[in-house]
Amino acid sequence: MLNNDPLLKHNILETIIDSAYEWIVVVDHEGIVQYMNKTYCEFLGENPREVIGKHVTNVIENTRMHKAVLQGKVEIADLQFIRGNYMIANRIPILHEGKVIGAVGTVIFRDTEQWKKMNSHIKALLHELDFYKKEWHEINGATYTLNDFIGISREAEKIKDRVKNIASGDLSVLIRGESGTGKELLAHSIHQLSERSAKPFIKINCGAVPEHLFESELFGYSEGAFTGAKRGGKPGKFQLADGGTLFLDEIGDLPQNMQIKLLRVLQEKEVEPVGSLNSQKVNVRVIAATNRPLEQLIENNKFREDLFYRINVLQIQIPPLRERKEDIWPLAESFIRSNCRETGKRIVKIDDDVKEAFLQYTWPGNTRELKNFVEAAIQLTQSDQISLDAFPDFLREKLKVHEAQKSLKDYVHETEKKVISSYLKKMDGDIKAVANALGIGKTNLYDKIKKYNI
Ligand SMILES: Nc1ncnc2c1ncn2[C@@H]1O[C@H](COP(=O)(O)OP(=O)(O)OP(=O)(O)O)[C@@H](O)[C@H]1O
Repeated sequence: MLNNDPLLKHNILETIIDSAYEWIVVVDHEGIVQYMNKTYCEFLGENPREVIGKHVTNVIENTRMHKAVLQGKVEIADLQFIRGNYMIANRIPILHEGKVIGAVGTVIFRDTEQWKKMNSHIKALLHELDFYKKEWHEINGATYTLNDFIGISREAEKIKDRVKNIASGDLSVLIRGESGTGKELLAHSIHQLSERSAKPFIKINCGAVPEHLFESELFGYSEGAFTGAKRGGKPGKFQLADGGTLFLDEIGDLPQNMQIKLLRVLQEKEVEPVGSLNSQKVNVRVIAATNRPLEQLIENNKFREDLFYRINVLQIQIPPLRERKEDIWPLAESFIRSNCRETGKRIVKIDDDVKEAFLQYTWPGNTRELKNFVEAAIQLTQSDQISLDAFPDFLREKLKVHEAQKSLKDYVHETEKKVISSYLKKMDGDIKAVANALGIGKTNLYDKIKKYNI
């Protein structure tokens, strides 16, 4: 027979909760963790004593517990992605004298075969859904919007303003920039902001289509145009993009005999499918992109000047990432957030030497390379922290090699950053005092703080 000792009762209750089938968390009215059972802590790699007092969003990823408290509504069987697995979460507000004073969350997940099967079934379904979404976008749409274009540098802000200014209307746009700078992302954004957004966005990579297929890819073909042609013919990218936007990626790689044909279509606004005697009217806005020096190609007679003028009505130039270093951190942080969301990992800290190495590196592959670096580090890190050790050897080498190749400008920037940081610390963040001490204006100081991400 159990006696009435409160400590004994408490211990019994704790044993029951700790061995419960479900994982349990209790938060107060502000979303602060009051209790989390042992098995849940173990799964999250947290210490049961240390989680108490933390805000629940700092402990459990994708949690809605704090919202359950605010809304005071019971949420049952919600699918939640935690640490690479789909869990089933219930959230129940705790009421006291008619007021919500907190919430209990339970998560069902055990390493049973049954759950594994269900989990992989859901994953498979979601992958399938993803696949079809991508297919649909490839056929019919633009995936990115201007909100996806991350950047705080003056150059990035200018680009966003320019996109907003030129998106409406039908004028051709030429987007220029090194590989991986976001040309395609901007092409999508222009389409999304234009009056054509409900119509198709069709892409063709001029560098990837074999020369002999180009004409039929762009303009389609009619039945019987050649051996192996499909019955009823096939529409080309121009016809598919009718009413919408055609994105001609890597336009500098367009074969010369196609350049003249493309020019004619752009002038006459009609296409003639291969093997057909009739031309078809098309209403298409063209956005072209290239990382090649078109002016030089024109000089060398590799690119037609008249086509250049036709596509270069409006131009957007994206500077390489190394020339807008302020964008490196916001971009890296955004990639970390989205990758953690996808993989269920939780990264809470990035070492200063990683940040420094990122700022020093010259990013020849631009934002695409940065994204790949970050994803590799998240994948390989064993903890919730990214240190230089988290990078694969070849990437670490790259980062270090460039450290040794710093230019004078890099050293000047580095020194400026160090001096400003130390003055800000010494003077408790008093901008006016720091600006006076360093003999520069306040605006100038603000600019530098932003630039160096201090
Ligand atoms: N400013 C940005 N904000 C967020 N993501 C970006 C940005 N710039 C580029 N990216 C990402 O970097 C990757 C490469 O971008 P994108 O394909 O648009 O570059 P690109 O200039 O068209 O490259 P390429 O010339 O090699 O075709 C994509 O994953 C894209 O989402």
